[in-house]
Amino acid sequence: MLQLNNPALLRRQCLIAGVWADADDGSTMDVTNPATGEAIAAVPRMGAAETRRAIGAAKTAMQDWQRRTAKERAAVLRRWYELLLANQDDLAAILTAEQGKPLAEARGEIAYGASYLEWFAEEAKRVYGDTLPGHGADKRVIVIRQPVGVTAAITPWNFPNAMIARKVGPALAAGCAMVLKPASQTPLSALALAALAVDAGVPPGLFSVVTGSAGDIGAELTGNPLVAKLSFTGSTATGKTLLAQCAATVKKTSMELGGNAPFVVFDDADLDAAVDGAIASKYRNAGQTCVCANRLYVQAGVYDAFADRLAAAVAKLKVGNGTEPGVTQGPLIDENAVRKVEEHIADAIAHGGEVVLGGRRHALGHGFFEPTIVKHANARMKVAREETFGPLAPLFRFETEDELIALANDTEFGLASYFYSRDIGRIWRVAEALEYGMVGINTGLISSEMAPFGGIKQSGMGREGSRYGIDDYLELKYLCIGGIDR
Ligand SMILES: NC(=O)C1=CN([C@@H]2O[C@H](COP(=O)(O)OP(=O)(O)OC[C@H]3O[C@@H](n4cnc5c(N)ncnc54)[C@H](OP(=O)(O)O)[C@@H]3O)[C@@H](O)[C@H]2O)C=CC1
Ligand SMILES: O=C(O)[C@H](O)CS(=O)(=O)O
Repeated sequence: MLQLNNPALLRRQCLIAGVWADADDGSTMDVTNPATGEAIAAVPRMGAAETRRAIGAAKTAMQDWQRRTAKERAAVLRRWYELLLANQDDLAAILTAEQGKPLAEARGEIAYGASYLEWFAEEAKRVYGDTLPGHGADKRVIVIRQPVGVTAAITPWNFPNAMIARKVGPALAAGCAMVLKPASQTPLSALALAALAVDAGVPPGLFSVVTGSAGDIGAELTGNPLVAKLSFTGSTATGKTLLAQCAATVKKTSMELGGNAPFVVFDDADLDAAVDGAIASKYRNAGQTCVCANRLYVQAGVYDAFADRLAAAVAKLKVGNGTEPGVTQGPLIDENAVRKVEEHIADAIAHGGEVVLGGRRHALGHGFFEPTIVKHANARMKVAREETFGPLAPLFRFETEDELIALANDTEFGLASYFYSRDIGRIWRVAEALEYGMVGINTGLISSEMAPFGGIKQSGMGREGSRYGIDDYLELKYLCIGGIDR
């Protein structure tokens, strides 16, 4: 049983149009702990009708919200930020219970999510327009930026707090409303976030959370003409489905999709720093992040040395229930996730790979899996083409810089990439040649509310965070004032 300082944060109803509600038909769905399989709570199984009401309430609430001054909107976001930090322990406990990550990582995620509310409370006050030279003596041209309208968000289970804050923060800062469908495996973090939104003074109806049938809720969010924009984080396959569904009403979309990050160690790298970066990038959240190193390319001259040092570091990772002190690897989210890792390992072995560490389900059972390293990885393996989304580090060997660039870019994904080198010429050549939205150079951790997070190719479109992140929630309007000469 969850022990919370503020039990009111464990919500079993959805926030719809400012009211905590059950599903219209009373149906519910269980939320289970991936470390133990135990049911934590049940939440409403809602559908199109409840979603439609939330959208209508959002449209109404936005009329007043967008007329408030930027400073007034900023004050509410700032208060929400402060409440997340004041309730960090409880929010982390809820997150670890439903998602599995170690408490230290969960606390870090709460701080990370809160930082987006803080950042966009500030950005709300910096939505500037333009005055442009008129195209005639009697003309004056002004560009203003206005909120895009009612927005929808669909978010994943791997960061059930931060991926929501990263969307609702800029949306409300810009003057928009938002209707959110969180992942069914981790809805409790979203509902706790909504409870604190109410306490922070987010007006009724401006932010609704609808849990339940992805297909029915998603169809309403993508098909309802009152929704101007959809922001999605999740798999590329689902992103394509949602993009297609948004086409009928030409909704604006922001897509943060799958990845296949190369992590490159050149022979001039600081190997200890590269090992630290590989651990941070590969094994954070048990490898369940879209920016995890998915392919590790090591130049031939340092391949064995890096492999040995990485194995020594990975051997120190502690697998266990995220609530236990010292645990650094929680369970994978579900059986499908475990099977995907097993499939990638079996395929790697079948194509000449050698498991030098781990390689099996952990003795703890449930979703637990041994942190794994495979040597002699090659382009014929599934790990070269597919996102593993688990604690598997396949080590590929390469000889030259040109060969590496071709290998690293040989994917339909383009989200994150990483490389370690201390040669300034190589750093510029490789950073410019990599076809990714983000490049970590001598670091394995790149995510920050202050930087533009996002990808290219089939990793998505749009940026979240930084001064660019609010643009996705604004429209430019051009005012042409004539008659100035009369
Ligand atoms: N880029 C990223 O950050 C992430 C990438 N992934 C990748 O996706 C793979 C599968 O993970 P998974 O959780 O299944 O990711 P999905 O993309 O299936 O789920 C992400 C979100 O989309 C919702 N969703 C799924 N299908 C639909 C639909 N037809 N209409 C509306 N909403 C929908 C889900 O709802 P519900 O939970 O109710 O199914 C969830 O809220 C992972 O193994 C990983 O490769 C996954 C998560 C995050
Ligand atoms: O979707 C994800 O996996 C997150 O965006 C990763 S991060 O922002 O926490 O790096």
